[in-house]
Amino acid sequence: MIKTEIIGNIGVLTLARPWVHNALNFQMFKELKYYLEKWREDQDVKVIVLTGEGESFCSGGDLEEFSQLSKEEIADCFKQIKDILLALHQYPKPTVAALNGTAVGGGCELASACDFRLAHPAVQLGFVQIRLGITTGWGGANYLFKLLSRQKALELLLSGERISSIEAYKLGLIDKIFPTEDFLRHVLAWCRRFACQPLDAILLYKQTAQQADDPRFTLSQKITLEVERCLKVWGGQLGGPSLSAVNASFFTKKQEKVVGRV
Ligand SMILES: CC[C@H](C(=O)O)C(=O)SCCNC(=O)CCNC(=O)[C@H](O)C(C)(C)COP(=O)(O)OP(=O)(O)OC[C@H]1O[C@@H](n2cnc3c(N)ncnc32)[C@H](O)[C@@H]1OP(=O)(O)O
Repeated sequence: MIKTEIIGNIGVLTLARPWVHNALNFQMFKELKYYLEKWREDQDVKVIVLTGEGESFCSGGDLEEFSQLSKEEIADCFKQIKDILLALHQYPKPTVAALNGTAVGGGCELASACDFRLAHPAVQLGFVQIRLGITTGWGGANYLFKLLSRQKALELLLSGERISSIEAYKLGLIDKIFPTEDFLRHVLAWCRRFACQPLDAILLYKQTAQQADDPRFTLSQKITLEVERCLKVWGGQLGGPSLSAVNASFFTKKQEKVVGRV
């Protein structure tokens, strides 16, 4: 129910239950967890893309399946799902929700847990939970409050209204709008700008990003750690290019330019 593919260092996870608009059942969460863990250490995967098959990105939790669970089972299920979304939010590699179509309910929670959200003009988004008499059950409101101002996030959550991707872009919820035609091709080209970079540097920037909003560190401590990270890659401690290799590459390029000028 989750299809996977690695395309040029980009791991693509496709929610594949299009007959129910990719409603997430428990089996899909298990698969999502499995692949996120598998790709965490995979040197070939530098960026993760989450997308959906068919006309929707995701219609949220599978209401059919969830309605058959007892209150205790639902509590256990939601606990496991919120842990998976948190792991996605804290993932060491960049994560991208490629909204190929409608995202509602838990579908918006899933997208909000990612680093980036890309969409096309026909996409609709809605934190519709309140219209079912419930609230976000997987941590999605907290991710939304990190992305939008308090009042804009509250407006979306309290109204349960669906908005277009263009409106969501204006709010800052969507980072980029691509044409509907060949949407995934545009997404992959956008992601390739990150995926072509050295993995060590990608991982270190993600660490710096995670730390940026961690209140346990002062700004001065965060900056010290940022500089230490740079020195690690500079010295080649992570298996990246060493100081001399960085210099060599710089001077080789410089020399090539000079030769080219003659
Ligand atoms: C569970 C908690 C969780 C959380 O956030 O914590 C949530 O996600 S709550 C929110 C749950 N999601 C919804 O309320 C969305 C429900 N679906 C829709 O609004 C629409 O289906 C939509 C907009 C996605 C597509 O509308 P459209 O008219 O194009 O299609 P249909 O409504 O006819 O749907 C076709 C088919 O899919 C089944 N379906 C859709 N969504 C779900 C779902 N979330 N769970 C289970 N099944 C779903 C729908 O019942 C139809 O089935 P069929 O047997 O063909 O009648």
